[in-house]
Amino acid sequence: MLLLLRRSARVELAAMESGDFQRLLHSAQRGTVAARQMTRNSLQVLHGLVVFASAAVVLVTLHPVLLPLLLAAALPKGWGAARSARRSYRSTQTWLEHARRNQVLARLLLDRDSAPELRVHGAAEYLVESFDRMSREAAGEQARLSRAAAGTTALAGALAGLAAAGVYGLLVLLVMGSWIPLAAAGTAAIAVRTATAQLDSLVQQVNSLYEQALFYADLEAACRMAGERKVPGGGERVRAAPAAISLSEVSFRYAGVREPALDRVSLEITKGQIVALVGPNGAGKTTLSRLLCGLYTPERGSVHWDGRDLRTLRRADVHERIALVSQTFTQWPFTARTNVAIARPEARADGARLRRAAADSGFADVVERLPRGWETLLAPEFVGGAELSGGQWQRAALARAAFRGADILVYDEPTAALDPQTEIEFFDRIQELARGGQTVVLVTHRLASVRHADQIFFLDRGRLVESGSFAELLDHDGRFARLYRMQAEQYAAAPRSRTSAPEPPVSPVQPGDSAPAPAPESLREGNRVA
Ligand SMILES: Nc1ncnc2c1ncn2[C@@H]1O[C@H](COP(=O)(O)OP(=O)(O)OP(=O)(O)O)[C@@H](O)[C@H]1O
Repeated sequence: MLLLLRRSARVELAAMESGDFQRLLHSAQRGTVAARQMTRNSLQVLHGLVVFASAAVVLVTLHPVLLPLLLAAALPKGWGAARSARRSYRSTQTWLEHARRNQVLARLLLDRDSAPELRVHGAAEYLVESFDRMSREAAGEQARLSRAAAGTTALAGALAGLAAAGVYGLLVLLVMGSWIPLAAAGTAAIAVRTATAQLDSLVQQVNSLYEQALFYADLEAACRMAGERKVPGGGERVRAAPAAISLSEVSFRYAGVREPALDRVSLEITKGQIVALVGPNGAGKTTLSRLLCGLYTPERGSVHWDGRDLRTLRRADVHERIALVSQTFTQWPFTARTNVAIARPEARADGARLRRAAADSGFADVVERLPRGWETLLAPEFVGGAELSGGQWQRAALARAAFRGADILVYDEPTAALDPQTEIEFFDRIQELARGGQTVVLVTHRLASVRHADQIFFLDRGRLVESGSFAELLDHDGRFARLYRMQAEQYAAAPRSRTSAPEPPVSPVQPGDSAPAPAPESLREGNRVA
């Protein structure tokens, strides 16, 4: 298990995200249990074999012809057991996805995160019914397997019975033909009985052992595949922060998806810049940010750090230079301290670095209010665990990136849950970081917040469609400018009374304006409209 966990943690992200690998990992986890059971079963099989072999020796001593007959008696049961084991394994493999889905349904019903929506939307009944239907389908498959196993066992038993009758018949013939004395025949009969009685449990043990071996083979396959798809360990060393990161005609496609997530994108980012990636949902912003970090490898084109292809660089060195706040950042079920310090596990987590990271991200205020401060467990699913709000969790994620203190900071929607003041402080802070030489890559939908970016890249359907500074893009009056105006108007427009006459239209932001349009008089005078 340890090997599987270690290797899985090192596989390329694209492999980790693939359904096939996830499926194999699931099956491999059964393999880890099987590996433990195999040791116990092997001992029992060994014991059974010793008893069986002793009986066989007795029979060979009495008359050599008795041995093949005994083996003939053993064969049908062995065949039946192997057949049932194979059938059961195949069924488990076929039904694996079904079982995984059912586990997901059960988890959703028991999970605290999905609990509010389940209740308000009344979705629980739908999930329970789906779970029940799928459980019944699985039970049906179990019944089918049991019936098939019973048929195989009956057939194997009948064949074994015939073979045993043959052995006893032969014994009678041997006695009648005076090839062996009656006493020896009696001994042979006892030996045959002992051997066939042992055979039943031996067959059961071998059956389990065989099935366990098949799951164990999956464990080995998963470890092997994880080894094959692991992030390469070697490569050129990266000893300093890159002065320039460039993408040259980069295309990238997720496994099993026809449309490319990125299509021939070329751009350059220089050290100490704030770069914003903007564009509609699914445009490829997150994908692009991950390619910059070496988390994905381009299908075509290349990513260069200071002119060196990222593929040729030592990946651990590349990642060493990066701090990442993902859109779906992890809420680690650990203490507040570990939640921050996990970004750099080798660093001391009790000094100025921790306090600075917390202060820079607004997480210090959160920690102050926690019942046990930094030692509070942030996992309400455990006894004594505390829960944070969405924005407080986001501050924790920002504190992690600050604690890591890397040269390149990648923030994917970092302020979506922050209150306005914390958001403003965050954007002030990233300007400071850029002035200090850190490169900031910001993925965001808040177009007003990218006004201080040195470069803005506007993506749509995987293509880079516009780029420039904030002022340049407004001057250009293209997609970015239109979307920016739309957002700005949301702030500028006064809420309309349902009864009063319609408000006059709000004057749009002129190209080159760097602030949202001013609020109309009605708002500025505090007239909030009844
Ligand atoms: N792991 C994945 N496997 C398959 N397809 C993916 C995966 N991640 C993203 N995609 C697809 O790639 C495209 C680009 O996704 P990406 O997350 O880069 O967009 P985005 O611009 O960051 O979107 P958003 O603004 O909604 O966060 C989308 O069509 C998405 O469905």
